[in-house]
Formats: sequence, structure tokens, C-alpha cells
Amino acid sequence: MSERESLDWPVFASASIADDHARDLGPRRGLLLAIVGASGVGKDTLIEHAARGLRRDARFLFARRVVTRPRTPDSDSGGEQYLPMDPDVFEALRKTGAFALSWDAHGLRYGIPLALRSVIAGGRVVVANLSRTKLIEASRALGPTIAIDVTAPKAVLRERLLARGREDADAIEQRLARQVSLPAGIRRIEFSNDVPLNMAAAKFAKLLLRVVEAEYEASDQHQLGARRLFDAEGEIDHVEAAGVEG
Ligand SMILES: Nc1ncnc2c1ncn2[C@@H]1O[C@H](COP(=O)(O)OP(=O)(O)O)[C@@H](O)[C@H]1O
Ligand SMILES: O=P(O)(O)OC[C@H]1O[C@H](OP(=O)(O)OP(=O)(O)O)[C@H](O)[C@@H]1O
Repeated sequence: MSERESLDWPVFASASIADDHARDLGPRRGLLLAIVGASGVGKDTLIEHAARGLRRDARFLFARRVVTRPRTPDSDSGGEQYLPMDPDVFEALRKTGAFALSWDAHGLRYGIPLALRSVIAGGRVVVANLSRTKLIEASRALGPTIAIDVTAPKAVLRERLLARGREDADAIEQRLARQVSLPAGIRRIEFSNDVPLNMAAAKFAKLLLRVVEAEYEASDQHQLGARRLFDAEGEIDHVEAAGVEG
């Protein structure tokens, strides 16, 4: 079974699969790369491109969200590979603690599985499309977290949501009206997705690689006792200064 296939719910919720993912990366600490930003900004598209480009890189695991949206032609042909779930089943699972994080937005419920916690604890980098409201909880529940804040002008978001054609005009306006700011205390890297998709996708994959390399290098130095690179809380504080832009 490939790593991505093994993300199928509920298989990925099993501890044995998570343990399997958590092997062999040595004493490094893992990381959550939370891809956040307004609806239509291109999070899922950038994630899907990066997942294809980095599929052979064992450091990365691209999380599938569970969403209470029935599967659509969009999701079957190149859109986000989410796992559709009936809202009652979602609620039942949420009560059992099966999700590391879950949230409600756009009239839907979203979740990512608890098993991701051991994947990160084992040293891997989990990339997930996440609500901006869940970043603090994410860093508590899952470990070191960096938010990649994808941006584009509102007029571009509207155009993209209309072209995506999944929601009607009213639902699109409601999505555009949603305003959420990023919480303080979360490391954040801004990524502008206001360029043609092929350029954006290449730049995004490069950014993921650079962040991960900077983080692993810092983790290795941490193992060697080079504590001066870390702030008072033991977090590295120089990811942006390490040349991740561009
Ligand atoms: N850089 C880009 N240029 C043009 N279209 C884009 C770009 N990035 C994403 N899109 C398109 O915009 C639409 C919304 O992207 P999507 O990934 O679904 O956004 P989100 O997950 O943030 O809601 C999709 O139809 C996608 O193909
Ligand atoms: O609290 P917010 O930061 O506004 O985020 C709310 C939700 O919307 C985003 O998903 P996306 O835009 O991909 O929604 P969709 O999959 O339903 O299109 C994000 O990943 C959350 O699931």
C-alpha cells in the first residue's frame, strides 16, 4: 500500500499504520505545516501539486481531511482528495476522540485524524489544509506548527471560486465574507498565490522543502546541543531568516 493510499479513513486511524509511518527518521522532531488562507485562495490545489511532486520524499505526509461534503465531480477529478463523511458518522467519530482536530466552517464539518500525532512525533512533516481558528490548538495537539498563509486579492478569490463552480453565487459571497485572522504566537510564512498556477506550484513545493530542511537542520543542531538557535520556549525562531522566501 502506498503512503497516500494508507491515508484512507478509517485505515489511517489505526495505530499500526501510524507507527509504520513513524519509523526510521531518527531522533528528529516532526512538524505540522498548516496550509491556511481564505476559501478559493488555492490551498488544496497547491497541496495536491506538492503531494504529487514530493510523493517519493519520505519526510512528508500529506494529510487528507474528512469533510461532511458529498463527493462531487470536482473531488473525483483532480480536486482535493478528501474523505467524504455523513455528518452523523462524523459526529459519532468526533465524540470518540478520533480527530486530532475538527472544526465547522462554510456549513460543513472538517477533521484530521488523531493518528497524525504519532506521525509527527516520529519525525515526519505533516502538511494539512487547516482552519486558521485551529492553529493554537494544532500546536498543542500535534506539536511544532508553522502556518503557511496563502494569500491572493479578494477579486481573484471570487474569480477562482466562480470558475471552480462548486458553490452557487450566494455561497461564494458567504465564503468571501468570512474573515479570520491568524492568532499571535504561531510562526507564519506568507505565500502569495497571485501568480500563474505552474509558477505557484513550483514555488510552493520549493518552500515546503526549504522549511523542512531548515527545521531538520535546526533539529539536528538541537540534538548536538546548539541551543543558541532556539528561543526561550525551545522553538526555533529563524525560519524566515533562513532564506525560505523566493
Ligand atoms: N495560482 C493559481 N492560478 C489560477 N487558478 C488557481 C491558482 N491556484 C488555484 N487555482 C484555482 O482556484 C480554484 C480554488 O482553488 P482551491 O485549491 O480549491 O482553493 P482552496 O482550497 O483554498 O479553497 C481552483 O479551481 C483552482 O484550480
Ligand atoms: O477558519 P478558516 O481559516 O476560514 O477555514 C475554514 C475552512 O475552510 C478552509 O477550507 P477550504 O477553503 O479548502 O474549504 P473547502 O474545502 O470547503 O473549499 C479551511 O481549510 C477550513 O477547512
